Amino acid sequence: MSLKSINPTTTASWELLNKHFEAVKDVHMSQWFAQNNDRANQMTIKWEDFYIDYSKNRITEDTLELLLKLADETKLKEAIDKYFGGDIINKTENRAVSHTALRCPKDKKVFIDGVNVIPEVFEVKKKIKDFSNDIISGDRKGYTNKPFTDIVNIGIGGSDLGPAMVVDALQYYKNQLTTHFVSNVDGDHVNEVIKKLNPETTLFVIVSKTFTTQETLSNSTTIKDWFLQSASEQDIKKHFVAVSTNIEKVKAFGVAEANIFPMWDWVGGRFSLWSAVGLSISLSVGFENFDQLLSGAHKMDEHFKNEKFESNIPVILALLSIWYANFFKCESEAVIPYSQYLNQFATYLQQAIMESNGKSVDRNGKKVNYQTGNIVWGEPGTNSQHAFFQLIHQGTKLIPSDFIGFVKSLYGNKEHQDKLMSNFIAQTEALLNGKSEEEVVLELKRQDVSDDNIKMLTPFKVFEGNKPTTTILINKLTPESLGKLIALYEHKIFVQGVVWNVFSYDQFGVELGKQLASTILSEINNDVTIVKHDASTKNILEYYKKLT
Ligand SMILES: O=P(O)(O)OC[C@H]1O[C@](O)(CO)[C@@H](O)[C@@H]1O
Repeated sequence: MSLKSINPTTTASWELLNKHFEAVKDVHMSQWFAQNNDRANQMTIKWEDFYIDYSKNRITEDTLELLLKLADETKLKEAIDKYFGGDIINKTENRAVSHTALRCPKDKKVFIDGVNVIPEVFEVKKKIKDFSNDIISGDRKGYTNKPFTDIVNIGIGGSDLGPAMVVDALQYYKNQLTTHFVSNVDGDHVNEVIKKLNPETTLFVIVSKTFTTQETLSNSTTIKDWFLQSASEQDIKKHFVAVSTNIEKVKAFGVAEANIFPMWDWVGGRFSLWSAVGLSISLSVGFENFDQLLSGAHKMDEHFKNEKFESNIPVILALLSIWYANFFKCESEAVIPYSQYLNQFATYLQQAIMESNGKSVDRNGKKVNYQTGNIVWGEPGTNSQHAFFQLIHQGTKLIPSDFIGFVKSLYGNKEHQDKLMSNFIAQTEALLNGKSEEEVVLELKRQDVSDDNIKMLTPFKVFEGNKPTTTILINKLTPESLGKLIALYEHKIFVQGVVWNVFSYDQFGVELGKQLASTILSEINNDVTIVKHDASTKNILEYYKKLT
């Protein structure tokens, strides 16, 4: 595999960043605001309905300049052109990475292996549209001739997390259909869902790019067996559809060929919600809203592809993340959406980010000698303020946090929205400025606290501040703005992978556990005698077998 790729730590900018880090690492951000009253404006990007203020980060203009130099030295522009150009950038799987083609307008051309794929993308989109309309309108009915009431998406990983997050996020826009998600092979999970279903009015969407995933095949079989307790084999074609690249295996399962929505190997699972993997989204909110989601993502694609790096949102966010991961040595970063609609957003990002950049071998096959990947986590505000903000404010960890908020609520309750957003704004202010010893003493004195208690309490009530945040403020949560937001993070992941010189689009790390599980399952089923395990695994396996 002849690859010419660059170890970031060998670049001039990396060396300069190391020196620069020593000079700025202990400076309190508030000093930079005091020295430059235009800092906030200079470090804010206004793009369409997005307002991105990254001034509350531990950076100066020099930091930014060096990070942008790093982007240039690691050939980011060339990489972006290959990404959008349909080049085989997923080298280890010999595939293009072209989920962006799924949201292109019809008149665009994207060539993969010499073929313009846009026509077939639009063929599948039409199939999604027609099918969604038939189900939502009640024109397409179940085996007892009743309209459908429930949709069940059966899938896991990228065949679940994206659709589940978007369906939840866009529930304001949903129609009369109720959408359920079955993912884990945990039998109690699928049974809890089945309990809610009427086989006569439920549509099952089996989503599996490979159609070999144990969880999805197990759940689909369990659900099909349950369905056939009330219906007959020929009714399957009314109630089961599938999304996959593996047409033969889908047909073997019993899904009618006309009910198969194809997808492509140049769409990675964790980036596939824009394909027919997003069928449950289209069923839940209607095809028009699904198409708006794609259109928003396309707008972010164009921004990312064409905007100069110093005002390019995914580039700036990615470079900030590298600054914290590789120079401040931050162990994780948080994503805090101030909207309950986005309560699955961090969970969705965990696969997108950690399955992409959780790699320790570079694109030359050499072990890396620097940090890669981000541990990302988070929950909506204001709940997170009552959960883990103590640690972010006064703990020993430095946790760069993205605060995502919306100016307008969807139901228009201004009183609630003002309270929500006052917290959104106040938290980043508190994390920046903290509370000094003087301020604490003054406050305690005002509360008539005794001098002894003031002396005792003060150390516990001081907030250092200097905790970095990026504010992402969006006018309103709509299918389009959600599409922009998701694409923003997809491209952030891409930029990080390029700078870290890793392959972001394979996921070999998920295979070993699956292989060992299949061996242990055979041992549990006594198909084979227990093979050699370490003592711990052997004990656990024998203990389990004894009790089942
Ligand atoms: O869609 P499939 O092929 O069932 O795969 C499900 C998921 O399993 C993985 O291959 C491993 O987690 C993901 O990349 C993928 O999204």
